Amino acid sequence: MSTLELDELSAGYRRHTVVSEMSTRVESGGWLGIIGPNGSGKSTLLKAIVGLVHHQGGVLVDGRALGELGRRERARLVGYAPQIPQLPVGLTVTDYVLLGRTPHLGPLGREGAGDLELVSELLERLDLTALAGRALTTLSGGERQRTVLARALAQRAGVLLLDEPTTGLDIGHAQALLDLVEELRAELGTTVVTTLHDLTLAAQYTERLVLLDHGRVAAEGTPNEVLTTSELAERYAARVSVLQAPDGSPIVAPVRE
Ligand SMILES: Nc1ncnc2c1ncn2[C@@H]1O[C@H](COP(=O)(O)OP(=O)(O)OP(=O)(O)O)[C@@H](O)[C@H]1O
Repeated sequence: MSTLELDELSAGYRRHTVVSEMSTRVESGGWLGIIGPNGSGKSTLLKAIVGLVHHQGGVLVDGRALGELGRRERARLVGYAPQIPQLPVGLTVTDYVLLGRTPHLGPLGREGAGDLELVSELLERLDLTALAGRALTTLSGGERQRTVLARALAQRAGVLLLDEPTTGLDIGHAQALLDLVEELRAELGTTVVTTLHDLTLAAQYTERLVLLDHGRVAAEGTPNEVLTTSELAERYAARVSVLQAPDGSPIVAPVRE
């Protein structure tokens, strides 16, 4: 159970500021979706939260500034699955997902039965059991994506940052993955932040959306408040109709001219 607070967070590369003075708060067990057009700063924002890019302003988990904590402690608090991960050569799927347990291991660094059990359960849930012994280099794009997410989930951090977790996944695997994240949220109170390009999925799973445009918050609120035809036309230069699903959540449908 952890709250995440961003206090006037700015981030960028060399002298190029990409995210400007963003402030928001995600309550314990909340799910915030970050949306916005290509290049609007979504990935940079997540990287700034985990300290991978130069940034200014505050990132607080349960009121503690992440920048003041050691690497191991930070990894226990915040899990991160990047959009384009660097995968180590020579590891199997199981070995790689077990790396997610590293921040929790004792001084000898040996995994226990509980760690192996958790990894095996995650592989099962993400439809990876048949690939458990396969080398990472032999996986398809979607299999690789699910493996990277399994590692982030194995970390069992209070805050989970997922950068485009459904990219490259078919609709069934995308739903299974988001359902699993939703279960972690319900069972463990995990606080989730995801960037997502699929706005309909974003509306179905997240509680609140932040729409970034050129690194600034252009809109923030519930999916119904943010996903309006006019906002999407303005920010994405897109022709869309916003329909309504039976549960009341918005469905963003592209419209051909
Ligand atoms: N390592 C880098 N060095 C310099 N500029 C970068 C770097 N990484 C990203 N950028 C720039 O920062 C801006 C924001 O990129 P970012 O990846 O955060 O956008 P995004 O919203 O996640 O985009 P997408 O939807 O295309 O994934 C872009 O203009 C991009 O070119």
